Amino acid sequence: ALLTDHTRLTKKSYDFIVVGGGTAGSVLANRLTEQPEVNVLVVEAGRSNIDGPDLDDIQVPYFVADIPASFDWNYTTVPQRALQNRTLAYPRGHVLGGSSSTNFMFYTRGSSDEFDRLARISGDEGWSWKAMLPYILKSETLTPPADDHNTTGQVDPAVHGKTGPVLTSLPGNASVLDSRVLQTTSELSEFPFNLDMNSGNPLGVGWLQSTIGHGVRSSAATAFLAQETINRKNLDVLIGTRVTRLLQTERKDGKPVFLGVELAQCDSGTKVQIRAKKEVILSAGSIGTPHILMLSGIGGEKELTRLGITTVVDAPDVGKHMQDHPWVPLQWQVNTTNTLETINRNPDIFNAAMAVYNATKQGVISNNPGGNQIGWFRLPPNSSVLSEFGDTTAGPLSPHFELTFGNSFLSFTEPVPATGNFMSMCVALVAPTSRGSVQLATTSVFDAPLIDPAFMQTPSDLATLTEAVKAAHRFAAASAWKDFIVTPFVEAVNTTTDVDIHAYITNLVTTFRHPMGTARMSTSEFGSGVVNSNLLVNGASGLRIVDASIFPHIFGAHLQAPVYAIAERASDLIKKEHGVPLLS
Ligand SMILES: Cc1cc2nc3c(=O)[nH]c(=O)nc-3n(C[C@H](O)[C@H](O)[C@H](O)COP(=O)(O)OP(=O)(O)OC[C@H]3O[C@@H](n4cnc5c(N)ncnc54)[C@H](O)[C@@H]3O)c2cc1C
Repeated sequence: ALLTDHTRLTKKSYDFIVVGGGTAGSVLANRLTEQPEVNVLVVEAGRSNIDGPDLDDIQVPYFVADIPASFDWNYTTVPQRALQNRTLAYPRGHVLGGSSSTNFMFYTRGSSDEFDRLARISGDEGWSWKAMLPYILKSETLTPPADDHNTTGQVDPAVHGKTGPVLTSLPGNASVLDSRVLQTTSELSEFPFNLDMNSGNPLGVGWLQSTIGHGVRSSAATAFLAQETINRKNLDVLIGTRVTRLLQTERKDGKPVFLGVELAQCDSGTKVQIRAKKEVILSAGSIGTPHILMLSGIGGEKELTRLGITTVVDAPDVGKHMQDHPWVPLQWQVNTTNTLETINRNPDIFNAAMAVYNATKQGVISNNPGGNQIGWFRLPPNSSVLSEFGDTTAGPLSPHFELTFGNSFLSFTEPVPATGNFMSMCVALVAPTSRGSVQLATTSVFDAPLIDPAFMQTPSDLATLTEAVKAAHRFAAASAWKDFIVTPFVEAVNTTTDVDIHAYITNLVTTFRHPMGTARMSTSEFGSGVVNSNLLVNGASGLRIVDASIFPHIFGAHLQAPVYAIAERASDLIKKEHGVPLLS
């Protein structure tokens, strides 16, 4: 059942309590309750994804860039030292489905190298690409694009799922950029075409796959917590409620056992305690998970003592080593009116597009406004950045940077100009070495923690993103764009020398919203982390973490697909450990 009040909970204790009904938490809720004898409580801080007058804002693909504050945690980072002390908005989904309900819907799995590195450094072959592919496929179904066009040559159906709950699709609305992007891939050998970036080899330019099905966003909530799942008698989903801390229920074999949670709906609200019989599973995301751990006495002793919290498990890696993808926008004014600005500035055109969408779930409103193609690239083998700093990626199939191609003025740091039509590239650093943190500001879960992605703090990050900006300029200099680009947008004009580019980066870098690593796995590379390779918290019993916080290295990918994959495998690990039969 979907509940808004703890007094309606159907049980006093549950086999499993899942903290956070987000991307990973929704998968666990669904998979664990496939067996009727297993009961599960999900506690989600945010709102429902199916109630409210404003649901279009998270369901309609075109609205993705403008998610209202009521669906978000509305975090802000601490001043970013390498970015002239700018603070950055730091969105996270505050709704069932978590960030998968509010993200840009890019569906990218990362490279086989990245999964294989995880297997190698964790000593668990189960995380390898080969072992994870069945889980990746299990979560996904590739669906036809909204306009039902023939997708031959745009995707490899053989590497996609056919029965999974998350729906993916190719762009369903042609863009004025499409032919030019493709022409550039044949014109410039450094930007080759890749039929399917989700095959394990993402390198090159390909058609964007989005978590859109039948013209509507497909989130962890629509996919894994649909009505028939919520209606299961063995599943309670309590929304609008935060887990304030984990409860130590006993000590066993010298370890604290955390088979309970404390809940509240507001800081001054009644605190309620609920017990788990088998496990508490933290899926509160890369910010929420370390926040809750530290408030429960699981963290670095020094930091906990600073706030007067008694250390129960000394785990210095909690909240540390956070990575995220920084990016800068580049825009060019173009000589067509056939860009999204025309729709956005003219209510008649916008309303006509909405009417088409409402009647058919087709047209521009059904499409990801982020663009129709994206690309992943390595620095050239003879790059001086590589010889100076070494390779920061997982291997030869893993990218250093990403370019996305959009037919509008894309930026989170600059206002959209009132006139003119634009194309944009988002230039992202996808194998960064800077590492930040999540730290406690107070002892209440209702106060935001201090979030520091520490963007651009290493020389190699600055050098690599600089090379990526130069690559974007080379892409735009291909003859395919000659009659199309009028001039670079004024801000981007002065990006010719390295010094110019450094200043541009410092002024404009922001987040791709991919924090991870704040409760990372123990590995041969980094030593003892927060969880072991089965995702159980080291030094504790009854407690597991399943979300983006467990990754020791950031993927060269937008993170939702890797999170779906680890949550699918974790569901099986949990079932096996507790003798719950796996569905064939
Ligand atoms: C705006 C935005 C755009 C993005 N774009 C893309 C994209 O295009 N493609 C892509 O692949 N990835 C994208 N990402 C990243 C991707 O969505 C996330 O990496 C992924 O969804 C994280 O999954 P998770 O399970 O770790 O956390 P989440 O999905 O964030 O889930 C955590 C859940 O825990 C809940 N929670 C937190 N604290 C508590 C508490 N104390 N008590 C109860 N509940 C709590 C939260 O409300 C949330 O529902 C984007 C993210 C954002 C925010």
